Amino acid sequence: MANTPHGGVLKDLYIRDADKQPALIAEASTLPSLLLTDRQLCDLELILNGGFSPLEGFLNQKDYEGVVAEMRLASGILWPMPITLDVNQENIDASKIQPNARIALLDPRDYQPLAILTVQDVYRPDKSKEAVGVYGADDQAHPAVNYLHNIAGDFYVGGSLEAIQAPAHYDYVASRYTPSELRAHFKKLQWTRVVAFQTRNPMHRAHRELTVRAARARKAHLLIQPVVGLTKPGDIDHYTRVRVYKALMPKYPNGMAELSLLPLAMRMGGPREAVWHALIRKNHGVTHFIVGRDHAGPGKNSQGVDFYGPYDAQALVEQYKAEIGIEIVPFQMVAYCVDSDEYMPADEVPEGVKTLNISGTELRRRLRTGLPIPEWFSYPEVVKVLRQSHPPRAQQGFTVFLTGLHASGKNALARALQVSLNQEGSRTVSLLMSENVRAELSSELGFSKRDRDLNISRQAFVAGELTRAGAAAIVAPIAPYDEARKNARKTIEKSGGFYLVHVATPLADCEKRDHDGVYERARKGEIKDFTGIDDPYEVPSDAELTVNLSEQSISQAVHEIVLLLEKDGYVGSA
Ligand SMILES: Nc1ncnc2c1ncn2[C@@H]1O[C@H](COP(=O)(O)OS(=O)(=O)O)[C@@H](OP(=O)(O)O)[C@H]1O
Repeated sequence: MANTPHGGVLKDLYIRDADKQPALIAEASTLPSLLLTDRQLCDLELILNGGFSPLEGFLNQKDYEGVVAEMRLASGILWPMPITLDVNQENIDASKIQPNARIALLDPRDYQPLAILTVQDVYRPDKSKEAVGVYGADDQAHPAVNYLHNIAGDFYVGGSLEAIQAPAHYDYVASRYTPSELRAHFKKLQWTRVVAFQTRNPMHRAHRELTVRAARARKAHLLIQPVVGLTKPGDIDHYTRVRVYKALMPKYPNGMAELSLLPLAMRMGGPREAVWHALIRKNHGVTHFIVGRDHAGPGKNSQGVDFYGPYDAQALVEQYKAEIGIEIVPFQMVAYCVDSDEYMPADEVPEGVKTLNISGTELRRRLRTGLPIPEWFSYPEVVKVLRQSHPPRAQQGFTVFLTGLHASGKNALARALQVSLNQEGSRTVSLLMSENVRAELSSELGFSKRDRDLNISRQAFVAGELTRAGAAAIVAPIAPYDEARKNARKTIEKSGGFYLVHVATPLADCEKRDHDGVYERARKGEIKDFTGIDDPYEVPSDAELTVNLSEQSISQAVHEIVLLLEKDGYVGSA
C-alpha cells in the first residue's frame, strides 16, 4: 500500500477538475491572465498534480503567516515552505487582481492556460521576516533570500486553483510521474515499501552504495527521485544529470530501483526543505525518505559560515516525524576503503583504514583537464556522460576579441590568427570582420554611440553562440567604448573563453599605415565622429593582452595570443 498523502487525501486537481476542463478552457480565454515565472510554473505543477497536498492553491495571508512563523497552515497542518504567487503592482493593475477575481494562469513558454485562480486576497509580505522565519537569516548570500528580495514581486496573491492542463514537457517525458501515476506504478510493481532518494547532483558509486544500504536496512525498493525543476545556481544542468541517472540505473539489481523526475523548484532551505521534501515524497506514495548530511544546504552565508549545521535537517525531520508520516532514513556519507575495495558508512570505517574521496571541485577539475576519473569513484558509463557535457578545454569554444583603432593592424592580425588556429583542426574558426559585419549584421547602423554599442552587442551575441557551439570566434571591431566591451565579455563568458586583445598601435602610426586615406578625410571633416579623431577610443584596462603592431610583427602577436590560449588549455593537449 502506498503511503497516505499529507492531510489524508491526494489533491490531484487534474483528476478532480477533469469534467470541467472544456468549460474552464472556454472561460480562461475570457479572463484576465497572468504569465507565470519559471519558479511559479514549477510550484503550480506540483500543486495541480497533488505533489503539494494538502495545498489546493497559492497560500493566502493567514496560511502564509502560519507557515512562516510556525510551519503550519491555518488548519494546523504541518507545512514548512511558503508556496506563494508573487506579483508586482503592474501585474495587479494589468490583470485586475482583487478578491474574488478569476485569473487565467499561463505557461510563460507557450502562453497555454494551465489553471484558473480564484483570488482570495492580495497582501504585501514582510520579506525580511519571511527570510528569517523560513531560511534562518535575512542574508542575500542565501539563494532563496536573494530571490525573495531581488526577483520576487512585492505582493502575494492567495487563492484556490482549478486545473486546466499540465505544463508541457519535451524532455525525458517518460521518466516524469505525477503522484497519482507513481502510486499506480508502485501498485503495478507490487511495491509497498519504497525508500526515496532526493538529489540535485550527478550520482556516482557512493550514492549507489548508500541507496542500496538504505533499501537493505528497510527491506524496501528504491525510488531515485532527482529534482529537474530549479536547483542551486551553478549546479550541473538537469539534461546531463538525467543522462547520468539513466546510465546509473542498470547498476542496481533488476527490479530494485526506479527513476522518477521531480519538477520541483528547490529553495535550498536546509532543515525546512528536508521536511518539505519528505512531505512531497509521501504525497508520491513513498514510505521512506533518505535525509543525509547537509540536506538541501545553500552553502555559506555572507560571513563565510555555513547557513545550517550538517545535521540540522536530520534533527528537524526527527522532531516532526510523527506528523510527517514517512519514515526518515538518516544516512552517513559512505567512504571508499582502498584495501578492501568497498564502500562503508563513514562512521563504521575501522580506525587506521585508508579511505579515498574525490570532491566536487576535484571532479570538475578532472573533467576540465581531461585527467582520469578512477573506477572506484564512478562508473565508466557515468563518466562518459559527464565528459560529453564537460569536454576538456581543448574541445571548448572561445572568442578572441580584438579591439583597436582603424588601421591598427587588427584586421591583418585577425586573419593571421584564423590561419594559425586553422592548423589545429580541432574546431571551426569563425572570423567576424567589421566590413562583413557592417554589410550583413549591422547594415543599417552608423557610428553614433548607440549604433556602435548595438553593433558590438550583436557581434557578442553571435560570437557567444559560436563559442557555445565549441567554435573559435575572432571578432575585430574598433569597439571604442569600455562598457560595450565589458557587456560583450559578460555575454560571451557565459558560453566559454573570452580574450580581449588590445591592438594598441599608436594613432600616428595608424594614420601612416592607412592606405585608404580615411584618417585624412576624417581630419578634413569629411567623415564625422571618426574614432581617434573626433570620437574617443577608451583604452581598455581589462585586456588579457596588449599588442603594438608598430613594435611587433603580426606573427609575434599571433604567437602571444596562442600562448595565452595554450596556458588555459584551449589549444594543444595537456
Ligand atoms: N565614424 C567612424 N568611426 C570609426 N570608423 C568608421 C567611421 N566611419 C566609417 N568607419 C569605418 O568603419 C570601420 C569600423 O567599423 P566598426 O564596426 O569596427 O566600428 S565600431 O566598433 O562600431 O565602432 C572602420 O574600418 P576598419 O577599421 O577597416 O574595420 C572604419 O574605416
